[in-house]
Amino acid sequence: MARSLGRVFNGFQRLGSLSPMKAHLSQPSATSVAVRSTLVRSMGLALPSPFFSKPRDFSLPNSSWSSEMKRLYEHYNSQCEVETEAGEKQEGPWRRLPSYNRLLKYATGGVYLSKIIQSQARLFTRNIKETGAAFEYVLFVNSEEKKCVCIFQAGHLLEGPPGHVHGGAIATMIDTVTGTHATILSGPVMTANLNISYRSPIPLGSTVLLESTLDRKEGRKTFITCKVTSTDGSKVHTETTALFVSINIGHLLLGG
Ligand SMILES: CCCCCCCCCCCCCCCC(=O)SCCNC(=O)CCNC(=O)[C@H](O)C(C)(C)COP(=O)(O)OP(=O)(O)OC[C@H]1O[C@@H](n2cnc3c(N)ncnc32)[C@H](O)[C@@H]1OP(=O)(O)O
Repeated sequence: MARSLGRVFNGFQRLGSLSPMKAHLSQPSATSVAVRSTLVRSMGLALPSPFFSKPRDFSLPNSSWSSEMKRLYEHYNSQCEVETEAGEKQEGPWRRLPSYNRLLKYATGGVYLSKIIQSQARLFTRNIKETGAAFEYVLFVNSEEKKCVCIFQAGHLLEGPPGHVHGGAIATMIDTVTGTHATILSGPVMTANLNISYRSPIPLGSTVLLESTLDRKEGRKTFITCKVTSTDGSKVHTETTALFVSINIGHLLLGG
């Protein structure tokens, strides 16, 4: 159990720093297969091993994505790796975050822990098999600017007011994006407060942008703001302030 907890904690920590991850991987003495798989999966790379089935990365384009969703994906994805004047490839300002439906099993490598806690648990936003029906989204993070953007396409199962997206589904996405961003900035956190102003409805099927920005950190508290807009930025759908409180991961295991 203690080892599993360690893996989870490592997974959270490594989200925040890609370069140390790579250094870690290149050291031959660098620990067990399980830890290596944690690192590799956190980085979104394939692990050539017969012992792991390859999990689906939900953040990759699929046939349900609109042309606007694909265009924005390409826009940010093309800035994940840039070419220097000498023609060498290097990390760009943005990084795509892979996304799996079993957080403990795939993102942290905590295979055993995920069985102990809830073998049937699935990430809320990634548990509908039909592509395009509900939450289609991809997140990119910019560590330098302490920003995170999410391109979100809302499917027909997310209806609230006729023809428009349910406010709870919008809140879910805001919590997901700001919560992921806060985790990258501060390690394990829980949402303490979400304050959402709904300014204009989001049509079902449309693609919108969520932009999450670090406001400030105070001790265990991470304050984040988030705006949901149309993809050209001309229409504001929601404005949010969010507070995340850092927790010891044992807080979750002991039932809060
Ligand atoms: C490799 C891994 C990848 C992971 C990458 C992520 C990918 C995965 C994607 C999924 C992402 C989904 C993200 C969802 C995130 C949730 O949805 S979390 C679920 C919803 N939230 C909850 O259930 C939280 C329930 N509440 C609690 O458990 C506890 O109240 C809390 C929030 C942990 C705080 O409790 P506590 O640790 O005892 O802290 P406490 O001493 O009370 O307060 C600490 C400070 O915060 C302040 N505070 C606490 N609560 C509040 C409040 N509500 N309002 C204002 N101030 C507050 C206190 O006043 C205090 O301030 P200071 O005195 O220090 O100035």
